[in-house]
Amino acid sequence: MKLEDLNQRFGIAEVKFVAGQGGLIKAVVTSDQCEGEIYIHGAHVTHFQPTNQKPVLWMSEQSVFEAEKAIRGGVPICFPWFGPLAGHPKAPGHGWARTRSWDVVKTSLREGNVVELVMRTEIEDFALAYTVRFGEVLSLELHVTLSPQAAATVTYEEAMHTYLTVSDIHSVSIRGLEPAGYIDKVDGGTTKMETGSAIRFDGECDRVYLETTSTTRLTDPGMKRIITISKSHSHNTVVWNPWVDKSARMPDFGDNEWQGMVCIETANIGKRSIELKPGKSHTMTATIAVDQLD
Ligand SMILES: O=P(O)(O)OC[C@H]1O[C@@H](O)[C@H](O)[C@@H](O)[C@@H]1O
Repeated sequence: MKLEDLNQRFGIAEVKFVAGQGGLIKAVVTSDQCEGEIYIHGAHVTHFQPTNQKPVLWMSEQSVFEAEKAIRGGVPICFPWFGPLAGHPKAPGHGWARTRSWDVVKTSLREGNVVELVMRTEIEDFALAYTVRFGEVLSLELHVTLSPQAAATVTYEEAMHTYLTVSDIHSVSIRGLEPAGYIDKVDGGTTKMETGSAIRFDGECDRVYLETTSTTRLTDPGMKRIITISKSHSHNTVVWNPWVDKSARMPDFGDNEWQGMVCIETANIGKRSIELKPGKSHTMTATIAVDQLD
């Protein structure tokens, strides 16, 4: 849909559609609670800033904004697989959802001045509805339905791959995942156990935490804040920072940008992939809140 049509059908006082970077269309949200942005490309939230706080989501200055490419930063949606697709080296990493144009279904102002946007798309036999609520907190809800016409049960992986801004990766810590087993992708995919009281960073980190439904808290003394991610119907949390070498290998990631970000991803992957029968649905949610440290 064209920009004018989007504004005519879905523009409200708090939501305006504009041409964003690379000419891709984004919705700009402004309310007394927060500022936010979501691109139609990938239904990709690229900005969330509660009033009187600093931006919560990290964006790479090197991000590419092109129809075939994924935006680097914000909240990419990974679906229907996570990471590389086993046995298909040419398939795009993290699936199709983050590189396709989604349809806007609804914009509304809800109770408490929370701005809600709903977007949808179809991928293979799945219908995806993504509801994003911009308020004092950011709430993300991915609702997946397998078509009643599908021939059989289908399995998928999913993640809301949240990139968070931090003052300095060396000084932040994450609590809430211990004790949990995790797959250490930096150490050849071996399974380990988190035993410390908090996760801290001193090198590349790429971990899939297993059997964890708990809330995670990212403490950032430099920014004097705690970011809390609570979730539902998600059994994995992925923690990722590419550090020096991997950043250098990624063309859309600045060489030193790894110091100012970390990903805490709400997911269902691997053994926790979701299996849907025809006509059935599954909803995964994540809520991101910010509290000031005194
Ligand atoms: O470069 P991409 O496809 O956006 O992926 C970024 C990272 O995403 C993380 O979720 C994965 O665990 C990492 O292995 C991966 O490198």
